[in-house]
Amino acid sequence: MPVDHLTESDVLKCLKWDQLIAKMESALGQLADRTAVQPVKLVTPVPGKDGVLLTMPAYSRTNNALGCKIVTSFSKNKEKNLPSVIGTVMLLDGDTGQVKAIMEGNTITAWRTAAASVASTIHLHEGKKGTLCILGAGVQAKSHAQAMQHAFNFSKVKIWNRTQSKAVKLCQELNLGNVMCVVCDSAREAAQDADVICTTTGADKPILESEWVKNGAHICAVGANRSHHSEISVPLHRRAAIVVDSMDTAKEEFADFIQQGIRPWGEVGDLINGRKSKPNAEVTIFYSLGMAIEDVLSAQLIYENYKKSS
Ligand SMILES: NC(=O)c1ccc[n+]([C@@H]2O[C@H](COP(=O)([O-])OP(=O)(O)OC[C@H]3O[C@@H](n4cnc5c(N)ncnc54)[C@H](O)[C@@H]3O)[C@@H](O)[C@H]2O)c1
Ligand SMILES: O=C(O)[C@@H]1CCCCN1
Repeated sequence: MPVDHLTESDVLKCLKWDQLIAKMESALGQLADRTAVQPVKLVTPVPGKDGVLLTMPAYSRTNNALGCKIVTSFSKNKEKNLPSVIGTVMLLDGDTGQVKAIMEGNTITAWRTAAASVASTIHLHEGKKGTLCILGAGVQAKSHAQAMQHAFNFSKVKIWNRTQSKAVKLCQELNLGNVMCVVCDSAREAAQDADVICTTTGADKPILESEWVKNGAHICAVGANRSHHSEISVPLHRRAAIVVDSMDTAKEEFADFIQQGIRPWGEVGDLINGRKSKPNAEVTIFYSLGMAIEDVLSAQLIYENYKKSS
């Protein structure tokens, strides 16, 4: 069986936000109804390099989609002008296990994570989508701003980043037209009054405090610093209903918080599947731990679009 190799540009041509957001809703729903087969990701630390290798396999019974992402996260890569998260996705034949395609995975990771955050926002955030806050100005910050604007068309986007010049550059790149894009001097200024907040940094200490977040806000917590998630303060965790992509993964990757008595409310897929209704809380947090089934269903979608166009 010939193996197709899809470059970044091939992948980009085959991605459309509406299709991908619907696919991520399906992926999260399949996790919740346990039709997706997804072992918790295997974490291989790379000692002394501040790096980690993640192996992420999954199978969708619903879509007969089988695959695996291999992704690394090396926090010092920026010094070498390289992305900090580098991935490759392998799509396999669900009937035979043969390799169908190998795809550039950085773009898939950027897009599918943002699409999953949008899916969480559809199901967890009611009311007006006036102001979007993005904390961070890297790859995930950009894809989140793009996906959120595509889905909800916020009237104002506020961005804060540790290095302000990168936030300025991101505002320019987003090219939001009539929408106001404001670069903020502090995370506090960016978060105050925001309806939806996306935390997309590699911070190893909290960058978002409870007092800055208004009632009714929804937070998409995306940044994962190797083995732990630390962008959000403990009081904010305690105030919010924490909704995860996978409880099985949360037991491993959210363990530090669970030990402190902070328990996830449940999986966003149960809302998508209509098995539960929205939690009653001042603030909701979607904790995006990052799911292999998201990568595999994205890869299948991309491959179908690729085959149609070639
Ligand atoms: N949940 C998921 O599925 C998922 C998927 C991909 C990446 N991630 C995580 O999202 C985060 C961002 O990934 P990316 O690809 O956009 O990386 P990136 O390197 O492109 O961007 C990182 C951003 O974090 C900021 N930052 C780094 N350290 C910081 C600190 N100590 N305090 C404040 N800001 C800091 C940088 O200024 C930059 O804006 C990482 O933690 C990554 O592991 C999560
Ligand atoms: O789900 C993912 O793809 C990411 C990769 C980087 C670290 C966090 N999880």
